[in-house]
Amino acid sequence: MGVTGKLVSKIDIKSDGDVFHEIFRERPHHISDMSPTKIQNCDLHHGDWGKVGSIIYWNYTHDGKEKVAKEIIEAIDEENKLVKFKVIEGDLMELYKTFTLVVHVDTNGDDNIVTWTLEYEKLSEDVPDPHSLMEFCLHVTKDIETHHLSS
Ligand SMILES: CC[C@@H](C)C[C@@H](CC)C(C)C
Repeated sequence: MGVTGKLVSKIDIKSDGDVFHEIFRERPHHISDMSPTKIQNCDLHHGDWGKVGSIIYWNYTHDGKEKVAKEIIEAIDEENKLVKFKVIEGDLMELYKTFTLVVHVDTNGDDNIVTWTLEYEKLSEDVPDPHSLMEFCLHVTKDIETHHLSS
């Protein structure tokens, strides 16, 4: 069935890769300062920031509409600069049965490659693949980079 899918996109950032990873691991609530038109808020609903099993709640604006996403931090790999978010509630759950986002940073010298992996199972075959959400993640990535290059 064509209902499961996976999108992978890589993007180069000039700002510090360790800092970028640490933001998504420890302080996603700071992203609203860096990308205010896309991310309005990120609250901690359960557990502690930066811990697997903690639950965070995003208010974000995508495709011109205000949306929410409740996510559980499913995996953290500090060594490999990886964080995995599993969406458990919110607008995405109206279209997808399951939805996870993995943000991974590869640092090679001055190069920092951010890889976004979106894995999902659609609720029906006519649900589109989340290309515009992938664009959203890439734009948030660039906003975070810009914030660090200008500060
Ligand atoms: C579910 C869409 C947004 C809220 C995902 C966030 C990363 C998990 C956003 C900061 C790209």
